[in-house]
Amino acid sequence: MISKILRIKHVSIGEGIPKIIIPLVGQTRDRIMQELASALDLQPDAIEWRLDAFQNSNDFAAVQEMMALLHERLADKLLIVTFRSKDEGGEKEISKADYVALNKWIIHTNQADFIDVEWSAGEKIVQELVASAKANAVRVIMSSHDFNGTPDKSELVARLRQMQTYGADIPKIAVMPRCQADVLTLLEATEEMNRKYADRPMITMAMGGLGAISRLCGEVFGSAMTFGVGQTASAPGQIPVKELRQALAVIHDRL
Ligand SMILES: O=C1C[C@@](O)(C(=O)O)C[C@@H](O)[C@@H]1O
Repeated sequence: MISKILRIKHVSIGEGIPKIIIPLVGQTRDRIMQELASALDLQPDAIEWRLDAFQNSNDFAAVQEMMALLHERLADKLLIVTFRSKDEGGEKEISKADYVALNKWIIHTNQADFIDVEWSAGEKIVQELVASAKANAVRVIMSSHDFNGTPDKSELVARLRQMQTYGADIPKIAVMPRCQADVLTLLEATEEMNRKYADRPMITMAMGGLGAISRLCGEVFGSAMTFGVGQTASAPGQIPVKELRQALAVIHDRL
């Protein structure tokens, strides 16, 4: 049985206060390093490098150089590397073949703690990347984004369960709520998944202003990590890290 707590370096994901991830969305090396410096001042648990925002994301040598720089500066913080495709809210289009090649390159640098693999890439690609990551001791956050709405609770739970079946270390779902009830749907799916099926940590959120509450209450319903803003948000509804940390503590202290 896989534990619901995932321990990597000194971080216990799935235990206590949800862990804070700060995304880096700069286009250039200098901008990314500047974002990193101010992000580290905020003492997150993890950094997400949004590789799709990097202007040289198709140049493997440049990507490798960035990985080495990030790795060196991060010390004990976890590094998540994400190429978010255009369809799921990212900056760039990418072919399936390039998506696989780029993620395998990241895996082989041996400097990422996690890669993000999009569930929508389909079973074959997802399983290929999971196998490659596992063989190299890299973990997989498997993600799914609905920028246009919120699927039913049963669909959300089914997706999270399928991600577990596909070997995700951390299943993740982000939806766009159109009304308050959609936020409740996301939270209900999280609660049901956590209570009935989850055998590992997961991450869920409703995006946008309506969904911001879902970025705060993960410890109550079962979302183990939350994305907060360092210098620039990577998705709508993210909360600046200082406020986020305070709100997480308010909830934690009462549980
Ligand atoms: O998948 C996610 C979640 C996210 O979309 C959010 O809504 O916080 C932000 C992205 O950077 C990250 O890759």
